[in-house]
Amino acid sequence: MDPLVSWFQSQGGLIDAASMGFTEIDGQGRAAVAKQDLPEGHTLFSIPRTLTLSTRTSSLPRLLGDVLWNKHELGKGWVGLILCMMWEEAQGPASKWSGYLATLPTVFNTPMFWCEEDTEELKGTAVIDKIGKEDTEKDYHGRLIPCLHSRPDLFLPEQLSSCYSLERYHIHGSRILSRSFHVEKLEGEGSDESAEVDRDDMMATDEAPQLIDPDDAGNGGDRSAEAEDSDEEDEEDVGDVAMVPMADMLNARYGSENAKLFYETRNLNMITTKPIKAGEQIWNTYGDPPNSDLLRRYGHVDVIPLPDGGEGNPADIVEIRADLIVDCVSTKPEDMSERIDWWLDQGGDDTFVLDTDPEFPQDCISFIRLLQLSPDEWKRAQKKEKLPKGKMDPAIASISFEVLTKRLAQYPTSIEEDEQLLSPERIGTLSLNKKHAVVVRLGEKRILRSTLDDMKILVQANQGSGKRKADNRDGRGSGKKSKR
Ligand SMILES: C[S@@+](CC[C@H](N)C(=O)[O-])C[C@H]1O[C@@H](n2cnc3c(N)ncnc32)[C@H](O)[C@@H]1O
Repeated sequence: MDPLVSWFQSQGGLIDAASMGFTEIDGQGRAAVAKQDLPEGHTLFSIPRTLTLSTRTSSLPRLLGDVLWNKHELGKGWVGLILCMMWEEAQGPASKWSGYLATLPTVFNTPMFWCEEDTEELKGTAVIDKIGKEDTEKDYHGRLIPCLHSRPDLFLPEQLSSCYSLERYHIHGSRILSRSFHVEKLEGEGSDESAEVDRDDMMATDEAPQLIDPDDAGNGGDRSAEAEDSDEEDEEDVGDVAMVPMADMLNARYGSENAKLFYETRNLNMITTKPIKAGEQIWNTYGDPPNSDLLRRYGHVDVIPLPDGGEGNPADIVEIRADLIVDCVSTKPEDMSERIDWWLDQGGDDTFVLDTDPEFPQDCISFIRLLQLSPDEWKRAQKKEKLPKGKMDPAIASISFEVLTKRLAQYPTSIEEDEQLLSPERIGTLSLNKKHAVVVRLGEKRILRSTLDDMKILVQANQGSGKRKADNRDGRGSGKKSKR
């Protein structure tokens, strides 16, 4: 029998082995598959909350004590959970999770593990600035290592190079990034009174947990230390970040979800949300992120048929940094710093997002307008504390056109070159990393191209009407008589 299934059952997990099983799918790793036709609402497996692995359920935080836990800031980001996973693994069979940890992947296709040459292929995409390898390694050396040395009784010196190495740190971090769930604390859980709480009296929520968003949890890979500090209040409780054995065996694909994890008082239940035919894959959802995020967190991309006849990920987006816009609007970007600070103070973002929606983002228009205000208008806007409206006009359209053109030029290759690379004749010659990088950058570029095409029509229409107006004004016209 599958070692994961037998471990799971030995720890009190329930699985309907007649209705589902696991198989290896080329390019997807292990996948859950229906063994028979399943109706909607069928419970596939049930995980005791006590079997989830988090800083709440591991006994390490208690053994280490609050003083050291706080001194090494282990409650911030994912360092504490990574340490718990390292320590549990170091306990061998004495750890409740040893059977589970032994089945988790050690090799990942995420850009965190790419060589420089492959990473270069992502130039221009939203991935490149978010890999965060340096920040992650800073956390390892600055927080985890000092903690290890402070308790040689817990972190045995002879295990440091095997269980607590930087390589293992990256592996556990990537396991969290691609497999963890957000599991909120139950009322009374983890406190001395927990045993007295009548759990059956508590409201069971049927809200499905999400695979967690590392942007919220901050694994040190996504944010600089400063960004983490400034957003501290918004950060989720890192104790809610949990590894959920068995639930993390389900793959996901855009729009394909047919099963979901539901919170119950004692258990987390994986339940079908649609009928599933025998032989079909059982899919969870990772929240349908764009390919840039899928690649960064999970190491794969979604390529499915698109409404326009092409293929790609319908959730793709392109990020445009505010500084590119400032460069297009002003010849002296430094003169804009007061307006930019005010924009940020008013809750504006430093990055704008284009998606497949043909509408140009209103916040981006508002930002361009702000940069273009005359000194008097700028004073008035500050006094009223009111950002300019996100309404398109000819001047904004031509600036947007320039912004989009410059944004597209940030990718070293053209759309046509990328399409060639993904053509049936060439695709087989690409490495997996290169193929993924091309899919990500092509998806982004297509959004830019289509927005540029729309903007071009707008600019040309305005130039046309501007020219007609000018022609009428100077009375010379084009030399052609207009037909009436
Ligand atoms: C939560 S785990 C799912 C189980 C995983 N396949 C395994 O073998 O353990 C997430 C990982 O599964 C893989 N995966 C999930 N959905 C996929 C898909 N649609 N295409 C390719 N790989 C996928 C990716 O490697 C991802 O990091």
